[in-house]
Amino acid sequence: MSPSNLNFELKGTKLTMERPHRWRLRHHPVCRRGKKVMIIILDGWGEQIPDDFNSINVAPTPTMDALKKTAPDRWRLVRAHGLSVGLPSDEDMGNSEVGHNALGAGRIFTQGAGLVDQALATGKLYEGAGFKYISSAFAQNTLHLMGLLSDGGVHSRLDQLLLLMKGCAERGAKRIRVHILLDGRDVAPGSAPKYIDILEKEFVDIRNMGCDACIASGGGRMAVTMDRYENDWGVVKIGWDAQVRGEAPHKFATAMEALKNLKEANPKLDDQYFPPFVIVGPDGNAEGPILDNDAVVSFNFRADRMVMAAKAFDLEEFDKFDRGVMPKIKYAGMLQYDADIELPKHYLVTPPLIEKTSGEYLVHNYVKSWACSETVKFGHVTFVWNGNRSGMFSSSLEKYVEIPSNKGIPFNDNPEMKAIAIAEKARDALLSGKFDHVRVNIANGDMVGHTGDFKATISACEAVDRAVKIMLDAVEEVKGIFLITADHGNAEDMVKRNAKTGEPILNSAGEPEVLTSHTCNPVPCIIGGPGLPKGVKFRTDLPNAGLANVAATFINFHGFEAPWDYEPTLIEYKED
Ligand SMILES: O=C(O)[C@@H](CO)OP(=O)(O)O
Ligand SMILES: [Mn+2]
Ligand SMILES: [Mn+2]
Repeated sequence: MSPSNLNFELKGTKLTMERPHRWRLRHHPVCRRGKKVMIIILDGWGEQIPDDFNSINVAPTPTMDALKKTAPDRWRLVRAHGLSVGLPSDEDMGNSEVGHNALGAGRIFTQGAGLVDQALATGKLYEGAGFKYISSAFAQNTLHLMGLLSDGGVHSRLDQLLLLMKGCAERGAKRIRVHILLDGRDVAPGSAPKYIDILEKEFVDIRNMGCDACIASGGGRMAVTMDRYENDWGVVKIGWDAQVRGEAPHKFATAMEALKNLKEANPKLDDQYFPPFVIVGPDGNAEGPILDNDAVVSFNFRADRMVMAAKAFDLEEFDKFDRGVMPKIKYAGMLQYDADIELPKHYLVTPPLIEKTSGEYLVHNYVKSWACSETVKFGHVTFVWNGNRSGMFSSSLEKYVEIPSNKGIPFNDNPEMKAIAIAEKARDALLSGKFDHVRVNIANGDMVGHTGDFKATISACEAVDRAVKIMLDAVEEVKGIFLITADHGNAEDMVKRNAKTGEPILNSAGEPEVLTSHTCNPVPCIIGGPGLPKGVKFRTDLPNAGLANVAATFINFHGFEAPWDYEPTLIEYKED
């Protein structure tokens, strides 16, 4: 990241001066103001060897294939994972939050995962006001920890949960109840028992420290609690009933028993879709309903899928579902999930402060923007794009359009999702002449890729390609410029691979093991359109460029030099 201050020396003394900040951007020497610019984010669309397990390769994608032929001048790859997007290491796959943050902000910020790691390693987490708030319940009441149980590193991490549990027990927690959400989306389907086993083993140590600890409830992340962008409050409600009231249709003595029985009853059940269950003691009573004066921490660091639950736990006024008798709890998030609305009021780790994003610059420079996606990705291209900021910068210069996602249909049953509807709306927005900047997220590659259903993901990719064609035709018509990229990989790889050979790993039945997660692959970045000045092409001196380099690039397309502290633009100008 570029330094935010000017450092200099005066008579041997080191001084730091804050750079004056200006919103007005300088004019670009080559790209003229006033061009219509279309930004297309293909969610979960990475680049990977074109074999039979790459659904993008198998799907008919004539539009995207034709664009690839413009490499290297107008088609290149950019990094979308690990350090390039502010994650702790290059072993970390990309995800929508860090990807859209980087795309919208044009800089790389240390993200929630790394901030929590640091706060735990330094012990700062235990010194903050958030921890003081929850720890006042430790001596007399129960501490509830609720969140995603895996080491996927997208929303949460198991090692952080274990450290937090231990840290709380060391600091006086007498009773801990963990409300687990099964993953199978950022990690292998069917891997939930592995994580439960690790957690149960940790409980032994915790109990030896004089703290009574066990799992209290559970369920799959897509069915219980972790809905987002208000797609389905029913998902949060069934989580609430299990976690707070100790009520669920399924009751078991242990989480392992829950998994075994529910899987036997429905062998096709994936971890992500497990129904809610409650753990009960020998007397049949729930092990850990949430009661008056208890402390509750949601240990996910990522915001989007915890905002709705945080509202239910934190807000006094709440009308999204009937919470029943609301216990008087002390609730904190691992992070604050929405700083603008101070949700939640208490949190253990301060989130990254992502300011001066491209959206705000465009508004200050009178560029009119229009952004759209369907519900399941709507916040990605608005809230996350704007640095996790609710609302718009200017209601007169911006318009955000949400297309309702299908409800109650598995994504693999309708792999087209709303791709064509989004594309048509974007086309109309561009042709209306009212907007200079039209930005969309097309969700299919990611949402269908996560189901692990190969055939459906192929259809998803085909739909994405058709949607791209509709939008590019509109760019052609208005003589505009387009930039297509993705936030991370997913659909391009549907199998687990041997890290050395790249060959698919086979399961005991001799079939390739399904990969439902994102990947560490780079993603394409493609520019073009009749409005792109002749001689503008990708520069070749940034081989390791990543998503954070994209904002400077499209700011250029709008006719401006990028802000001085943004990652460098991907383009250069060469006369033929
Ligand atoms: O569905 C999600 O929450 C994540 C995967 O955990 O996907 P994405 O980052 O693409 O939103
Ligand atoms: Mn994504
Ligand atoms: Mn995803």
